[in-house]
Amino acid sequence: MALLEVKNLGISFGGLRAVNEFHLHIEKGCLYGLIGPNGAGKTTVFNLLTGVYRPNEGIITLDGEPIIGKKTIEINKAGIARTFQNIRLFKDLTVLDNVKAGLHNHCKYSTVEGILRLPRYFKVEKEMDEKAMELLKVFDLDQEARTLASNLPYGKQRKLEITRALATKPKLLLLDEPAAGMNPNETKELMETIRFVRDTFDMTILLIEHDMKLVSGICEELTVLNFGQVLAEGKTGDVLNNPEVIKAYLGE
Ligand SMILES: Nc1ncnc2c1ncn2[C@@H]1O[C@H](COP(=O)(O)OP(=O)(O)OP(=O)(O)O)[C@@H](O)[C@H]1O
Repeated sequence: MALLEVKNLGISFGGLRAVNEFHLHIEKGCLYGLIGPNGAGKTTVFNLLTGVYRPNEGIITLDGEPIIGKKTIEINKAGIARTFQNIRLFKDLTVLDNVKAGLHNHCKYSTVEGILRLPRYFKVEKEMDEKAMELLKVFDLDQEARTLASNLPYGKQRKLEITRALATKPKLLLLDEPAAGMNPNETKELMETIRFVRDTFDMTILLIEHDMKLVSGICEELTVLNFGQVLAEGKTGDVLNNPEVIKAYLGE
């Protein structure tokens, strides 16, 4: 069974049909790419998958469970986490607290226990500190745990955003243009990080990206979106050699 199954998804904004008859089938553990020209509807697809937008029609199931109609927070709890095109960290919080914010989705003390600072609050907070530090160590960010997120270099901010998303324990990780604004060295390191995340956490990853080196280097399968519709899909090599794809996108 596919981890993510999307059928006949569509949404209009006024007269603009942003996504039309869109489908996607992603197996567990796959590193999958969603590519297409500017304005093709890629981020809109992410917003539909994460409950930011409600589609006009279509079906989305995660691990067999329908998720349309759920709130963003519920979809995150069901197992979808994302990062953003423009990094959205809590810039005035420390690196550690950013990761703890991700862990809070599975927080095991009540609001009352938190406000009254009951013993359970301290116990759970300590556990979260330890878990966050473990994750930061995996990503070689533990030395910067007390640094403000805004003071990290750009490449590490991207890494921290991925770490925070993983803290929510997703089944599916969505990365929206992770290489945007990166220099070639940072992009190379990012590719290793993405592969590492997939292998270490047995993660399924769907990423939007314009950097074709990254796409051809790490994605096993691709869907090409054009004017909100699927133009091509399949194994990365086949899709990138498809004449229609070259004409509509790569040949630009
Ligand atoms: N909330 C909205 N209201 C109106 N139009 C929207 C909204 N969100 C997206 N659109 C429009 O839908 C279309 C698809 O936009 P989207 O951001 O999904 O494209 P994209 O493929 O992610 O582009 P890019 O590669 O430039 O990020 C665009 O024409 C955009 O202006």
